[in-house]
Amino acid sequence: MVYQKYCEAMMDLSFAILELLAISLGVDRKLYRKFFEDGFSILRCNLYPPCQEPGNTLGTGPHCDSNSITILHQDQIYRELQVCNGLILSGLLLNLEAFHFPATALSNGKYKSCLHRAMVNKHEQRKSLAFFLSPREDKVVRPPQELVCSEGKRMYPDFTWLNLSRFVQNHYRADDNTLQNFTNWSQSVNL
Ligand SMILES: O=C(O)CCC(=O)C(=O)O
Ligand SMILES: [Fe+2]
Repeated sequence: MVYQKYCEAMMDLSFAILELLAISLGVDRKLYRKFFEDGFSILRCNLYPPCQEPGNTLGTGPHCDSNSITILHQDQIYRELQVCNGLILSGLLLNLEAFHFPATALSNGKYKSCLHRAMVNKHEQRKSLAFFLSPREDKVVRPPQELVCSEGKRMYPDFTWLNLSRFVQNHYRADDNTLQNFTNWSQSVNL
């Protein structure tokens, strides 16, 4: 019950963020919201135990999330998350890295996925709760025409979330080059 309520609240927050992103890009404000409405989301709890030699390891290595919006709820230990370019609001990280890959493509490259990693510390365990919003697997990711016109060209070809997530799982750890590598790979295998 608590789980369900939490997910509903995260969905509502995601949709509000999607509307703001649409407004910022000058496209129909409901456009992205509609795109994700029948999608699925994942809630993951990360646990980082204390580590005797924190300088020799990482809690989570540098990566970009491969879904669309991540809302990260952290416990009181904030300093371990290192983000290149995200927005932190008192313990909630809106990882607009987070306007991740499908979203990078949906915005025709205007919003970029950001790299982040989690460190560990010697004394305390740390927990975080990550909510990942993703589109339905077979939805075709394609930017609205007005963004293509304003950029003058398509940055990425059409793809489905299923193909992108398979690529990330099987071929390549997600980082800021993933979408370009996925594009090259999908063209080489004629997806
Ligand atoms: O625990 C954190 O601070 C980061 C977790 C994270 O990046 C992830 O779950 O993708
Ligand atoms: Fe992440």
